[in-house]
Amino acid sequence: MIEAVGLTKRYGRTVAVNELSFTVKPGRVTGFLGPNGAGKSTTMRMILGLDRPTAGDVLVDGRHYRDLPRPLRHIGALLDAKWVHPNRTARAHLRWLAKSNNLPRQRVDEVLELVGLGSVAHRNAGAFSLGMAQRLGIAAALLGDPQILLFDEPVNGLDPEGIHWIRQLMKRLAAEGRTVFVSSHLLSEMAQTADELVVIGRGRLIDQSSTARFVERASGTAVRVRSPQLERLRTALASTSGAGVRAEDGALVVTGLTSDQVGEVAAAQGVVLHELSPQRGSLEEAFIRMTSGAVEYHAEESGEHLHLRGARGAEGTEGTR
Ligand SMILES: Nc1ncnc2c1ncn2[C@@H]1O[C@H](COP(=O)(O)OP(=O)(O)OP(=O)(O)O)[C@@H](O)[C@H]1O
Repeated sequence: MIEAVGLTKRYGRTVAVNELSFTVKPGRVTGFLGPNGAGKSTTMRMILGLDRPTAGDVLVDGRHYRDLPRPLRHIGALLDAKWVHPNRTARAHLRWLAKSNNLPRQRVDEVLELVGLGSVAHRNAGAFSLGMAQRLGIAAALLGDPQILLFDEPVNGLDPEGIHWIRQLMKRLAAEGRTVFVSSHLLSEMAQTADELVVIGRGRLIDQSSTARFVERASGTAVRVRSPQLERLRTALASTSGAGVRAEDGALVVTGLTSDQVGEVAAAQGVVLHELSPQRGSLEEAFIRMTSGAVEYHAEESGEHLHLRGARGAEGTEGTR
């Protein structure tokens, strides 16, 4: 379990994370979603004790990361896949990590097999492709067999096979009862992987809920209905309080009512239905709707120039890293 309470991080005048509170529970994949610069990496670094919060707190299984005796046994993380000594072999890199956390040497070969790097374990990690480096980073995260796993943009730069592999791995880890917290800007990816979402924008919490509820709340649901007595149905629906009705391709699209309610209105009027189908918005739509206004920089077409509008008022400049 990860618990953040009022977590805040300022870099000079930049507020990277702003009074963020959320909980990441075991047994499910929790997606950490937000536009570029929203503060996802900063939050993950604070969870791992790599950055000190300016205010607030974040605990891992009720403790600060720095108080965990052998941290890799509690929490494993993939933050930057290229964080390896370039002249070390994959095996040597993992052995060094294992030693620093008092982990058994044989665990190194186990995790190398687990991530599919067994046959290249003797090769220098510096020469690895991005996909191989991601796998090595995941092997390092799994080394201590931790109950909590953090992955920062794990599918970045991966081919479809690699993406599929990581997706299955995360689901398996969650099914084993582990806490899996994964950031991504690939919304469709999250829709397929995450059970729960923590959504942030400009360092602030926008929403924490199940993926399905987030989409439903953010995009709203509509019900498509077809009938040979369309006009009669339209009149009945339009007079139902809270309903919005519009015609579309010989059908009606109803908002503000569930499909059960639409069916009941039709039955009460003795109207025959040929279709009654709930329409669900995509996660992309929901995300854009929920985070609009929280996007740090908007690309805008202006004449022939594409320029960046800084939400903090600084045109075209990005915060100093
Ligand atoms: N070390 C730093 N010094 C100054 N500003 C920083 C530093 N690290 C991050 N920031 C700023 O804090 C904000 C949040 O950055 P962060 O990298 O956490 O966002 P993110 O959600 O991970 O973004 P992305 O998806 O682009 O990686 C940004 O405005 C960034 O420029």
